[in-house]
Amino acid sequence: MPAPNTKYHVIVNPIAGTGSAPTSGLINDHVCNLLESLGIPADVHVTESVKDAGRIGRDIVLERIDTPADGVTRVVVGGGDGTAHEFIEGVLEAVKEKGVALGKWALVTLPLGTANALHSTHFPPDAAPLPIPPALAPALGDISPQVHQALSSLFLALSDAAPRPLPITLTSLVGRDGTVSEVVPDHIVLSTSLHAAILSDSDALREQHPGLERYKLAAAQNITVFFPAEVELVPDAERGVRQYDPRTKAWVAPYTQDSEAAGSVRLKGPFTYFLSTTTTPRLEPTFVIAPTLVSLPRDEGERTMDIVILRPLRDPAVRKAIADGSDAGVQWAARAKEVLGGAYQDGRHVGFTYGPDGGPVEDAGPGDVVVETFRAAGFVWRPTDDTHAKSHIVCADGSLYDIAKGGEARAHVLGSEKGDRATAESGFWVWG
Ligand SMILES: Nc1ncnc2c1ncn2[C@@H]1O[C@H](COP(=O)(O)OP(=O)(O)OP(=O)(O)O)[C@@H](O)[C@H]1O
Repeated sequence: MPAPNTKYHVIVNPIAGTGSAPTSGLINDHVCNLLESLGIPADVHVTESVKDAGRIGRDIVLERIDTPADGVTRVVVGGGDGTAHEFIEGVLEAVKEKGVALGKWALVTLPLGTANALHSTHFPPDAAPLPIPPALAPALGDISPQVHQALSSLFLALSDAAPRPLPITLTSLVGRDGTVSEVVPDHIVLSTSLHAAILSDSDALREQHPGLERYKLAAAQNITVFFPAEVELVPDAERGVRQYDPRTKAWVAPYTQDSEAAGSVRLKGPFTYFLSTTTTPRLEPTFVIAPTLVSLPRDEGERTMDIVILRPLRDPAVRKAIADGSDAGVQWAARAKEVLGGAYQDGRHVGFTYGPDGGPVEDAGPGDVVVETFRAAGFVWRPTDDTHAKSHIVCADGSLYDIAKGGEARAHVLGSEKGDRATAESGFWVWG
């Protein structure tokens, strides 16, 4: 049990998800009640507007100059992934602004949002419920399975389980002249190409198509698009850049790169899919895009990301379509559906290899690998055609950003660069 004087900050986004937080009783009847019964003080902060979780994060940094006894700032994030994202962004901005040390932040997820990707990664809705710690049972009373699932991260925190690292990726948007216009943090997913373009187009379609069909429409608009760019994968200081080998189901030295310099791996475009993540193998409960995060766990303290890439010109059927003068985008669309369909089969796509003569893909056959899956400390995404607007879009945890013409996006896991001044004891952790 944490020491009784260990304060918790409880952030509540009242409009997240269905907007039911204020009336559901989850905060007052369960979270606050539980903390109070254990003699743990809580500061409840309710967000009042868009981005207000960032303001709360900043305020906590300022207040924290009075550091908690064990150096850990504990925060219950009551909201969805957007609330957690804004909060982390606010903390990092304040730390930079004030020139103070980041320190150690340990988060409890309280899934009041819509997708709640972070919470459901750790507590999938269909998984067996965590046993309720005996010391908490009297204060909890009878709770429904939904409340039980929602409180699971808090149960771990209050039973003194060790939180797991929550690696943050920082993306610098760099202009043609090398100046950085913005540094964007994310804790779930960072993408360009198809994933970013779908989110961008579906935002534009929201008014006409408020329902989920707008994602399908946006996918159809982008599945044939080739995104002109070049990529550099940045090596981890100890481990370099590694690539997944479907035949041995292990990380090996990169084997599909166009060139390599000082450990950096270069890939020429065009690309159709490019997505990195440090925390979640799945974007939806059944869409497992980065299964290696789970099947090949990182070492303790390792600051790397898994990157999933599709490059259409690696497909023999696409090369043939180009040689024949037929529509390569249409040819690719069929392949993309086949490959991404594998993600719905528990992440099978990372094992696909091209079949003979451009036919259907095979599982770990003798042909070339279809999906290029890497583990690296970061990457540089450099669009190579200024007139191709969609290749300039970057999506960080669902928020969209534009790379300036002639510019690039440089992403790295916080703590992997010396300039981060991170120590093994600084950064974000989460109970899950
Ligand atoms: N009081 C408020 N009024 C209006 N908007 C708010 C308020 N508080 C927070 N917000 C905004 O609510 C938005 C949604 O929050 P969040 O992303 O956590 O929920 P969600 O979209 O339902 O869940 P998820 O991201 O998990 O799908 C955020 O963009 C945030 O800026």
